[in-house]
Amino acid sequence: MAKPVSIEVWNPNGKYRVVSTKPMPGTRWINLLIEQDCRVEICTQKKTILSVEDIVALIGDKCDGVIGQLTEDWGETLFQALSRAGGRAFSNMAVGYNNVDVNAANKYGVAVGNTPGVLTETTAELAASLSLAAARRIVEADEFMRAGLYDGWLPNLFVGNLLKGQTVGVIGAGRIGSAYARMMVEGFKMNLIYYDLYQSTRLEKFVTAYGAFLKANGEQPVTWKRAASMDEVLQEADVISLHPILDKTTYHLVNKERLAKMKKEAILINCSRGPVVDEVALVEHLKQNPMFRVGLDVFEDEPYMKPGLADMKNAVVVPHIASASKWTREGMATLAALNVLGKIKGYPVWDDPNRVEPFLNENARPPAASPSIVNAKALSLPVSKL
Ligand SMILES: NC(=O)C1=CN([C@@H]2O[C@H](COP(=O)(O)OP(=O)(O)OC[C@H]3O[C@@H](n4cnc5c(N)ncnc54)[C@H](O)[C@@H]3O)[C@@H](O)[C@H]2O)C=CC1
Ligand SMILES: O=C(O)C(=O)CO
Repeated sequence: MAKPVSIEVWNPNGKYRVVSTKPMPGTRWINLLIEQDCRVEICTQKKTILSVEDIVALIGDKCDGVIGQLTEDWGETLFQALSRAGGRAFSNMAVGYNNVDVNAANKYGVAVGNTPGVLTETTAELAASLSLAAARRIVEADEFMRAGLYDGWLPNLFVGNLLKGQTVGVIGAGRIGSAYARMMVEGFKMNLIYYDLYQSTRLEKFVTAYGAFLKANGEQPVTWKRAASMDEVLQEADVISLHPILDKTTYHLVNKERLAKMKKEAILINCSRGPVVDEVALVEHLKQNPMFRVGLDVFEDEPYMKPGLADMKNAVVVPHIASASKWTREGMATLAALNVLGKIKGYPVWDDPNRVEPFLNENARPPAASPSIVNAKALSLPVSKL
Protein backbone atom coordinates (compact mmCIF):
# COMPACT_ATOMS: atom_id res chain seq x y z
CA MET A 1 0.00 0.00 0.00
CA ALA A 2 1.51 3.33 -1.06
CA LYS A 3 2.09 5.97 1.60
CA PRO A 4 -0.17 9.06 1.43
CA VAL A 5 1.43 11.98 -0.38
CA SER A 6 1.18 15.67 0.51
CA ILE A 7 -0.57 17.86 -2.04
CA GLU A 8 -1.57 21.48 -2.59
CA VAL A 9 -4.97 21.95 -4.23
CA TRP A 10 -6.06 24.79 -6.53
CA ASN A 11 -9.67 25.28 -7.66
CA PRO A 12 -11.09 22.34 -5.64
CA ASN A 13 -14.39 22.33 -7.54
CA GLY A 14 -12.85 22.08 -11.00
CA LYS A 15 -14.30 19.43 -13.27
CA TYR A 16 -11.03 17.92 -14.54
CA ARG A 17 -8.44 16.66 -12.08
CA VAL A 18 -4.88 17.46 -13.21
CA VAL A 19 -1.94 16.36 -11.07
CA SER A 20 1.55 17.84 -11.19
CA THR A 21 4.12 15.56 -9.57
CA LYS A 22 6.21 18.62 -8.58
CA PRO A 23 5.71 22.31 -7.85
CA MET A 24 6.76 24.13 -11.05
CA PRO A 25 7.96 27.73 -11.54
CA GLY A 26 5.48 30.56 -12.13
CA THR A 27 1.70 30.67 -11.82
CA ARG A 28 0.62 31.08 -15.46
CA TRP A 29 0.43 27.31 -15.92
CA ILE A 30 -1.85 27.00 -12.89
CA ASN A 31 -4.07 29.87 -14.02
CA LEU A 32 -4.41 28.48 -17.55
CA LEU A 33 -5.59 25.16 -16.12
CA ILE A 34 -8.02 26.59 -13.58
CA GLU A 35 -9.53 29.00 -16.13
CA GLN A 36 -10.50 25.87 -18.10
CA ASP A 37 -12.26 24.20 -15.18
CA CYS A 38 -9.37 22.08 -13.90
CA ARG A 39 -8.77 21.18 -10.27
CA VAL A 40 -4.98 21.31 -9.98
CA GLU A 41 -3.20 19.13 -7.43
CA ILE A 42 0.49 19.71 -6.90
CA CYS A 43 2.57 17.15 -5.03
CA THR A 44 4.59 18.94 -2.34
CA GLN A 45 6.25 15.83 -0.93
CA LYS A 46 9.78 16.59 0.34
CA LYS A 47 11.40 13.93 -1.79
CA THR A 48 13.29 14.84 -4.95
CA ILE A 49 12.57 11.75 -7.02
CA LEU A 50 9.11 10.20 -6.71
CA SER A 51 8.83 6.43 -7.09
CA VAL A 52 6.32 4.71 -9.34
CA GLU A 53 4.43 3.75 -6.19
CA ASP A 54 4.27 7.42 -5.08
CA ILE A 55 2.88 8.44 -8.46
CA VAL A 56 0.30 5.64 -8.53
CA ALA A 57 -0.93 7.01 -5.19
CA LEU A 58 -1.06 10.53 -6.64
CA ILE A 59 -3.05 9.39 -9.66
CA GLY A 60 -5.65 7.75 -7.44
CA ASP A 61 -9.06 6.64 -8.75
CA LYS A 62 -9.92 9.65 -10.90
CA CYS A 63 -7.33 11.63 -12.78
CA ASP A 64 -7.66 13.35 -16.16
CA GLY A 65 -4.04 14.23 -16.73
CA VAL A 66 -0.58 14.33 -15.17
CA ILE A 67 2.36 16.67 -15.58
CA GLY A 68 5.49 14.72 -14.67
CA GLN A 69 9.24 15.10 -14.49
CA LEU A 70 12.21 13.58 -16.31
CA THR A 71 13.34 11.84 -13.10
CA GLU A 72 10.23 9.63 -13.11
CA ASP A 73 9.83 6.24 -14.69
CA TRP A 74 6.77 6.55 -16.93
CA GLY A 75 6.19 2.99 -18.09
CA GLU A 76 3.48 0.34 -18.23
CA THR A 77 2.54 0.63 -14.53
CA LEU A 78 1.92 4.38 -14.58
CA PHE A 79 0.14 4.51 -17.93
CA GLN A 80 -2.08 1.65 -16.83
CA ALA A 81 -2.84 3.46 -13.55
CA LEU A 82 -3.58 6.72 -15.38
CA SER A 83 -5.79 5.02 -17.92
CA ARG A 84 -7.67 3.16 -15.15
CA ALA A 85 -8.29 6.55 -13.48
CA GLY A 86 -9.80 7.83 -16.75
CA GLY A 87 -6.76 9.88 -17.81
CA ARG A 88 -5.58 10.19 -21.40
CA ALA A 89 -3.01 12.98 -21.03
CA PHE A 90 0.55 13.08 -19.72
CA SER A 91 3.29 15.63 -20.29
CA ASN A 92 6.90 15.62 -19.26
CA MET A 93 8.12 19.03 -18.16
CA ALA A 94 11.15 18.48 -20.41
CA VAL A 95 11.94 18.17 -24.09
CA GLY A 96 13.74 14.84 -23.58
CA TYR A 97 11.40 11.94 -22.92
CA ASN A 98 13.74 8.97 -22.60
CA ASN A 99 12.10 8.36 -19.19
CA VAL A 100 8.81 7.64 -20.97
CA ASP A 101 7.84 4.35 -22.57
CA VAL A 102 5.88 5.77 -25.48
CA ASN A 103 4.77 2.31 -26.62
CA ALA A 104 3.15 1.74 -23.23
CA ALA A 105 1.44 5.15 -23.50
CA ASN A 106 0.17 4.20 -26.98
CA LYS A 107 -1.18 0.93 -25.63
CA TYR A 108 -3.31 2.81 -23.08
CA GLY A 109 -4.21 5.63 -25.48
CA VAL A 110 -2.38 8.26 -23.44
CA ALA A 111 -1.00 11.32 -25.23
CA VAL A 112 2.62 12.13 -24.27
CA GLY A 113 3.66 15.78 -24.32
CA ASN A 114 7.10 17.39 -24.13
CA THR A 115 8.43 20.96 -24.09
CA PRO A 116 10.58 21.74 -27.15
CA GLY A 117 11.94 25.11 -28.20
CA VAL A 118 11.45 27.14 -25.03
CA LEU A 119 14.69 25.72 -23.60
CA THR A 120 16.81 25.68 -26.74
CA GLU A 121 18.82 28.87 -26.20
CA THR A 122 19.03 28.44 -22.42
CA THR A 123 20.46 24.94 -22.75
CA ALA A 124 22.85 26.02 -25.49
CA GLU A 125 24.04 28.90 -23.28
CA LEU A 126 24.92 26.46 -20.49
CA ALA A 127 26.80 24.26 -22.96
CA ALA A 128 28.68 27.38 -24.07
CA SER A 129 29.34 28.32 -20.42
CA LEU A 130 30.76 24.86 -19.72
CA SER A 131 32.89 25.10 -22.86
CA LEU A 132 34.42 28.36 -21.63
CA ALA A 133 34.75 27.16 -18.04
CA ALA A 134 36.61 24.07 -19.21
CA ALA A 135 38.75 25.88 -21.79
CA ARG A 136 39.80 28.61 -19.37
CA ARG A 137 39.89 26.45 -16.21
CA ILE A 138 37.53 28.79 -14.41
CA VAL A 139 36.43 26.43 -11.65
CA GLU A 140 39.98 25.35 -10.79
CA ALA A 141 41.09 28.99 -10.70
CA ASP A 142 38.11 29.98 -8.52
CA GLU A 143 38.92 27.22 -6.01
CA PHE A 144 42.56 28.36 -5.99
CA MET A 145 41.57 31.96 -5.16
CA ARG A 146 39.17 30.94 -2.41
CA ALA A 147 41.83 28.68 -0.88
CA GLY A 148 44.06 31.77 -0.48
CA LEU A 149 46.72 30.30 -2.78
CA TYR A 150 47.10 33.30 -5.13
CA ASP A 151 50.32 35.15 -4.39
CA GLY A 152 50.81 37.03 -7.65
CA TRP A 153 50.60 36.90 -11.45
CA LEU A 154 52.66 34.20 -13.10
CA PRO A 155 53.22 33.41 -16.79
CA ASN A 156 52.16 29.80 -16.33
CA LEU A 157 49.26 30.23 -13.94
CA PHE A 158 46.09 28.40 -15.16
CA VAL A 159 47.01 28.47 -18.80
CA GLY A 160 44.09 27.14 -20.86
CA ASN A 161 42.90 26.98 -24.48
CA LEU A 162 42.05 29.82 -26.87
CA LEU A 163 38.83 29.04 -28.73
CA LYS A 164 39.15 31.53 -31.61
CA GLY A 165 40.14 29.81 -34.84
CA GLN A 166 39.76 26.32 -33.33
CA THR A 167 37.14 23.79 -34.41
CA VAL A 168 33.92 23.17 -32.56
CA GLY A 169 32.32 19.77 -33.09
CA VAL A 170 28.61 19.21 -32.55
CA ILE A 171 27.10 15.74 -32.33
CA GLY A 172 23.35 16.00 -32.75
CA ALA A 173 22.76 19.29 -34.58
CA GLY A 174 19.05 19.57 -33.81
CA ARG A 175 17.49 22.56 -32.04
CA ILE A 176 19.97 22.82 -29.15
CA GLY A 177 23.04 21.55 -31.01
CA SER A 178 22.48 24.12 -33.78
CA ALA A 179 21.92 26.97 -31.30
CA TYR A 180 25.15 26.02 -29.50
CA ALA A 181 27.03 25.80 -32.81
CA ARG A 182 25.88 29.30 -33.75
CA MET A 183 26.99 30.70 -30.39
CA MET A 184 30.46 29.19 -30.68
CA VAL A 185 30.90 30.12 -34.34
CA GLU A 186 29.59 33.65 -34.02
CA GLY A 187 30.87 34.39 -30.52
CA PHE A 188 34.32 32.85 -30.77
CA LYS A 189 34.87 32.59 -34.52
CA MET A 190 35.32 28.84 -34.37
CA ASN A 191 35.04 26.60 -37.42
CA LEU A 192 32.28 24.02 -37.30
CA ILE A 193 32.20 20.30 -37.92
CA TYR A 194 28.96 18.49 -37.13
CA TYR A 195 27.48 15.03 -37.23
CA ASP A 196 23.78 14.31 -37.35
CA LEU A 197 21.58 11.77 -39.07
CA TYR A 198 20.03 14.70 -40.94
CA GLN A 199 21.52 17.66 -42.74
CA SER A 200 21.17 20.98 -40.92
CA THR A 201 20.77 23.30 -43.90
CA ARG A 202 19.85 26.33 -41.80
CA LEU A 203 23.00 25.96 -39.72
CA GLU A 204 25.17 25.51 -42.80
CA LYS A 205 23.65 28.63 -44.38
CA PHE A 206 24.26 30.61 -41.20
CA VAL A 207 27.95 29.70 -41.05
CA THR A 208 28.39 30.36 -44.78
CA ALA A 209 26.83 33.82 -44.43
CA TYR A 210 28.83 34.64 -41.30
CA GLY A 211 32.02 33.49 -42.99
CA ALA A 212 31.26 35.79 -45.94
CA PHE A 213 30.60 38.66 -43.55
CA LEU A 214 33.94 38.14 -41.79
CA LYS A 215 35.78 37.92 -45.10
CA ALA A 216 34.16 41.11 -46.35
CA ASN A 217 35.46 42.79 -43.20
CA GLY A 218 39.01 41.59 -43.72
CA GLU A 219 38.83 38.84 -41.10
CA GLN A 220 39.55 35.15 -41.36
CA PRO A 221 36.26 33.51 -42.45
CA VAL A 222 34.74 30.67 -40.45
CA THR A 223 34.01 27.36 -42.19
CA TRP A 224 31.64 24.40 -41.77
CA LYS A 225 31.71 20.73 -42.59
CA ARG A 226 29.08 18.03 -42.24
CA ALA A 227 31.00 14.93 -41.13
CA ALA A 228 30.24 11.59 -42.73
CA SER A 229 30.85 9.85 -39.40
CA MET A 230 30.93 10.73 -35.75
CA ASP A 231 34.57 9.64 -35.55
CA GLU A 232 35.51 12.38 -38.02
CA VAL A 233 34.16 14.95 -35.52
CA LEU A 234 36.02 13.33 -32.63
CA GLN A 235 39.31 13.37 -34.52
CA GLU A 236 39.09 16.91 -35.89
CA ALA A 237 37.37 19.03 -33.26
CA ASP A 238 38.99 20.86 -30.35
CA VAL A 239 35.71 21.28 -28.45
CA ILE A 240 32.97 18.67 -28.87
CA SER A 241 29.46 19.13 -27.55
CA LEU A 242 26.90 16.33 -27.38
CA HIS A 243 23.26 17.17 -28.16
CA PRO A 244 21.50 14.04 -29.45
CA ILE A 245 18.42 12.51 -27.92
CA LEU A 246 19.05 9.48 -25.69
CA ASP A 247 17.87 6.25 -27.29
CA LYS A 248 19.31 2.83 -28.13
CA THR A 249 21.48 4.36 -30.88
CA THR A 250 23.09 6.98 -28.65
CA TYR A 251 23.63 4.96 -25.44
CA HIS A 252 27.40 5.10 -24.69
CA LEU A 253 27.94 6.89 -27.99
CA VAL A 254 31.14 8.20 -26.43
CA ASN A 255 33.01 5.18 -25.06
CA LYS A 256 36.61 4.21 -24.35
CA GLU A 257 37.49 3.67 -28.02
CA ARG A 258 35.93 6.93 -29.11
CA LEU A 259 37.56 8.92 -26.30
CA ALA A 260 40.90 7.58 -27.52
CA LYS A 261 40.20 9.10 -30.97
CA MET A 262 39.88 12.61 -29.56
CA LYS A 263 42.77 15.07 -29.36
CA LYS A 264 44.72 14.88 -26.09
CA GLU A 265 43.81 18.48 -25.25
CA ALA A 266 40.23 18.32 -26.47
CA ILE A 267 37.22 19.48 -24.47
CA LEU A 268 34.07 17.35 -24.24
CA ILE A 269 30.75 18.88 -23.20
CA ASN A 270 27.62 16.90 -22.35
CA CYS A 271 24.31 18.68 -21.83
CA SER A 272 22.23 15.91 -23.42
CA ARG A 273 21.73 12.84 -21.22
CA GLY A 274 24.31 11.13 -18.98
CA PRO A 275 24.19 7.66 -20.59
CA VAL A 276 25.29 9.12 -23.95
CA VAL A 277 28.78 8.94 -22.37
CA ASP A 278 30.33 5.87 -20.74
CA GLU A 279 31.18 7.71 -17.53
CA VAL A 280 33.50 5.01 -16.13
CA ALA A 281 35.56 5.16 -19.32
CA LEU A 282 35.49 8.96 -19.13
CA VAL A 283 36.91 9.03 -15.57
CA GLU A 284 39.74 6.75 -16.66
CA HIS A 285 40.40 8.94 -19.72
CA LEU A 286 40.50 12.08 -17.56
CA LYS A 287 43.03 10.39 -15.24
CA GLN A 288 45.27 9.32 -18.14
CA ASN A 289 45.01 12.65 -19.99
CA PRO A 290 45.27 15.61 -17.60
CA MET A 291 45.05 18.13 -20.48
CA PHE A 292 41.73 16.66 -21.67
CA ARG A 293 38.78 18.49 -20.09
CA VAL A 294 35.07 17.92 -19.71
CA GLY A 295 32.06 20.00 -18.82
CA LEU A 296 29.14 17.88 -17.65
CA ASP A 297 25.57 18.87 -16.86
CA VAL A 298 24.26 15.31 -16.93
CA PHE A 299 25.45 12.02 -15.45
CA GLU A 300 24.93 8.37 -16.13
CA ASP A 301 23.30 7.54 -12.78
CA GLU A 302 21.84 10.86 -11.66
CA PRO A 303 22.04 12.13 -9.01
CA TYR A 304 25.30 10.18 -8.55
CA MET A 305 28.65 10.59 -10.24
CA LYS A 306 30.78 7.57 -11.08
CA PRO A 307 33.62 6.99 -8.59
CA GLY A 308 36.57 9.28 -9.13
CA LEU A 309 34.81 11.94 -11.22
CA ALA A 310 34.42 14.39 -8.34
CA ASP A 311 38.21 14.29 -7.73
CA MET A 312 39.13 15.22 -11.29
CA LYS A 313 40.43 18.78 -11.62
CA ASN A 314 39.92 18.57 -15.40
CA ALA A 315 36.16 18.13 -15.01
CA VAL A 316 33.57 20.88 -14.50
CA VAL A 317 30.35 19.42 -13.14
CA VAL A 318 26.95 21.03 -12.59
CA PRO A 319 23.65 19.42 -11.49
CA HIS A 320 21.50 19.18 -14.66
CA ILE A 321 20.76 22.92 -14.77
CA ALA A 322 21.06 23.56 -18.50
CA SER A 323 17.45 24.74 -18.89
CA ALA A 324 17.41 26.55 -15.56
CA SER A 325 16.53 30.15 -16.40
CA LYS A 326 13.36 31.63 -14.89
CA TRP A 327 11.72 32.43 -18.24
CA THR A 328 12.51 29.02 -19.62
CA ARG A 329 11.36 27.00 -16.65
CA GLU A 330 8.10 28.98 -16.46
CA GLY A 331 7.65 28.41 -20.19
CA MET A 332 8.32 24.69 -19.82
CA ALA A 333 5.63 24.51 -17.11
CA THR A 334 3.22 26.36 -19.41
CA LEU A 335 3.86 24.08 -22.38
CA ALA A 336 3.51 20.96 -20.21
CA ALA A 337 0.21 22.21 -18.73
CA LEU A 338 -1.12 23.15 -22.18
CA ASN A 339 -0.21 19.73 -23.57
CA VAL A 340 -2.34 18.10 -20.90
CA LEU A 341 -5.14 20.67 -21.11
CA GLY A 342 -5.33 20.40 -24.90
CA LYS A 343 -5.86 16.63 -24.75
CA ILE A 344 -8.44 16.93 -21.97
CA LYS A 345 -10.38 19.54 -23.93
CA GLY A 346 -10.13 17.61 -27.20
CA TYR A 347 -8.08 20.32 -28.93
CA PRO A 348 -5.91 19.38 -31.91
CA VAL A 349 -2.13 19.09 -31.71
CA TRP A 350 -0.08 22.10 -32.83
CA ASP A 351 1.41 21.34 -36.22
CA ASP A 352 4.96 22.58 -35.58
CA PRO A 353 6.68 21.80 -32.27
CA ASN A 354 9.63 23.93 -33.44
CA ARG A 355 7.43 27.03 -33.33
CA VAL A 356 5.81 27.20 -29.90
CA GLU A 357 6.16 30.98 -29.30
CA PRO A 358 2.39 31.66 -29.52
CA PHE A 359 1.91 29.55 -26.38
CA LEU A 360 4.50 31.56 -24.46
CA ASN A 361 3.10 35.05 -24.99
CA GLU A 362 1.86 36.06 -21.55
CA ASN A 363 -0.25 38.88 -22.95
CA ALA A 364 -2.40 36.72 -25.18
CA ARG A 365 -4.57 33.64 -24.84
CA PRO A 366 -2.65 30.59 -25.99
CA PRO A 367 -3.87 28.81 -29.15
CA ALA A 368 -6.49 26.12 -28.55
CA ALA A 369 -4.05 23.28 -29.20
CA SER A 370 -1.57 21.01 -27.44
CA PRO A 371 1.85 22.51 -28.22
CA SER A 372 3.79 19.23 -28.59
CA ILE A 373 2.51 15.65 -28.41
CA VAL A 374 5.17 13.14 -29.41
CA ASN A 375 2.79 10.24 -30.12
CA ALA A 376 0.13 12.29 -31.94
CA LYS A 377 0.55 10.20 -35.09
CA ALA A 378 0.42 6.85 -33.29
CA LEU A 379 -2.80 7.93 -31.57
CA SER A 380 -4.19 9.50 -34.77
CA LEU A 381 -4.79 12.80 -32.99
CA PRO A 382 -6.01 15.69 -35.17
CA VAL A 383 -3.38 18.26 -36.09
CA SER A 384 -4.02 22.00 -35.85
CA LYS A 385 -4.07 24.11 -38.98
CA LEU A 386 -4.51 27.34 -36.99
N1 LIG B 1 20.73 19.08 -19.81
C1 LIG B 1 19.50 19.58 -19.92
O1 LIG B 1 18.97 20.21 -19.01
C2 LIG B 1 18.77 19.42 -21.19
C3 LIG B 1 18.98 18.31 -21.98
N2 LIG B 1 18.29 18.16 -23.14
C4 LIG B 1 18.57 16.98 -23.98
O2 LIG B 1 18.90 17.43 -25.28
C5 LIG B 1 18.26 16.60 -26.23
C6 LIG B 1 18.13 17.30 -27.55
O3 LIG B 1 17.13 18.30 -27.50
P1 LIG B 1 16.70 19.11 -28.83
O4 LIG B 1 17.89 19.72 -29.48
O5 LIG B 1 15.57 19.97 -28.49
O6 LIG B 1 16.20 17.89 -29.73
P2 LIG B 1 16.23 17.73 -31.30
O7 LIG B 1 15.34 16.57 -31.59
O8 LIG B 1 15.96 19.03 -31.96
O9 LIG B 1 17.75 17.32 -31.61
C7 LIG B 1 18.29 16.06 -31.43
C8 LIG B 1 19.18 15.75 -32.64
O10 LIG B 1 19.89 14.54 -32.40
C9 LIG B 1 20.00 13.88 -33.64
N3 LIG B 1 20.30 12.48 -33.44
C10 LIG B 1 19.48 11.48 -33.05
N4 LIG B 1 20.15 10.33 -33.00
C11 LIG B 1 21.43 10.61 -33.36
C12 LIG B 1 22.61 9.83 -33.51
N5 LIG B 1 22.59 8.51 -33.31
N6 LIG B 1 23.74 10.45 -33.86
C13 LIG B 1 23.75 11.78 -34.09
N7 LIG B 1 22.67 12.57 -33.98
C14 LIG B 1 21.54 11.98 -33.62
C15 LIG B 1 18.63 14.12 -34.29
O11 LIG B 1 18.67 13.86 -35.69
C16 LIG B 1 18.37 15.56 -33.93
O12 LIG B 1 18.84 16.45 -34.93
C17 LIG B 1 16.94 16.22 -25.53
O13 LIG B 1 16.40 15.03 -26.06
C18 LIG B 1 17.34 16.08 -24.10
O14 LIG B 1 17.70 14.75 -23.80
C19 LIG B 1 17.39 19.09 -23.55
C20 LIG B 1 17.14 20.20 -22.80
C21 LIG B 1 17.79 20.46 -21.55
O1 LIG C 1 14.20 19.30 -21.04
C1 LIG C 1 15.01 18.39 -20.80
O2 LIG C 1 15.12 17.38 -21.51
C2 LIG C 1 15.88 18.51 -19.63
O3 LIG C 1 16.79 17.76 -19.46
C3 LIG C 1 15.62 19.58 -18.66
O4 LIG C 1 15.31 20.75 -19.21
